[in-house]
Amino acid sequence: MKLKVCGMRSEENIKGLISQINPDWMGLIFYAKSPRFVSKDFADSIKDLDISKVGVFVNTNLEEIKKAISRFDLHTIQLHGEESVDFTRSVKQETGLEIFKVFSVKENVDWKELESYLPYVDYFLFDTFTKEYGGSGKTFDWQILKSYPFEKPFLLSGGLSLENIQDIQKLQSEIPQLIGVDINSKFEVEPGFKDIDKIGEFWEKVRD
Ligand SMILES: O=C(O)c1ccccc1NCC(=O)[C@H](O)[C@H](O)COP(=O)(O)O
Repeated sequence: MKLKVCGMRSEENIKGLISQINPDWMGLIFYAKSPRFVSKDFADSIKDLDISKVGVFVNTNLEEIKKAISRFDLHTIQLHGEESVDFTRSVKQETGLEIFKVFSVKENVDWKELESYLPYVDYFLFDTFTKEYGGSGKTFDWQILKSYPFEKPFLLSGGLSLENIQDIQKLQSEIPQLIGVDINSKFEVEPGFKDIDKIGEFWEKVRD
């Protein structure tokens, strides 16, 4: 199982995360309406930290993404809005980076809609639908994922916490394409600042 810890914006907190947990990815939010938004001034303090940084973007343009890549030395681009297949293809082709395409789940997922994204995406990420786009702390009906029809690996997100570890483990045993978990607000002391010990407690049980 892989781990992404999302929505960080304190240098010390990120350093603590690296030394105690060393997750596979750490997410930075480039969406100005989020309470976890990172400004460009933050780049210098974390640019050279040894962790794969995921830039999380919501319906932005390629120019903004490219600026963030060079400022923050991003490893992965997470498209968290209603980005089209054409835009996703451009991001993949122009940046050459790893791509997470997010689908926000309400009651159902139309799997056909995801099909044309397959060539340009490294992982899908399923999160709970919210008008704020992410960081809601709410889960969706994970049973929907049992009909996931592709080989493409994906990450589970939305409201993951110490309280639903057993459900995560069950899903993990049932769906081999579920290769990672994405955690955020349920592990926060305040928006953007994580409780590293709590993440440790979670990861101890969820990792393979
Ligand atoms: O976290 C945010 O504030 C956010 C805002 C806008 C778009 C995406 C955002 N987060 C992206 C993530 O990948 C979160 O980890 C994901 O939404 C799950 O968050 P949570 O339900 O709090 O675990």
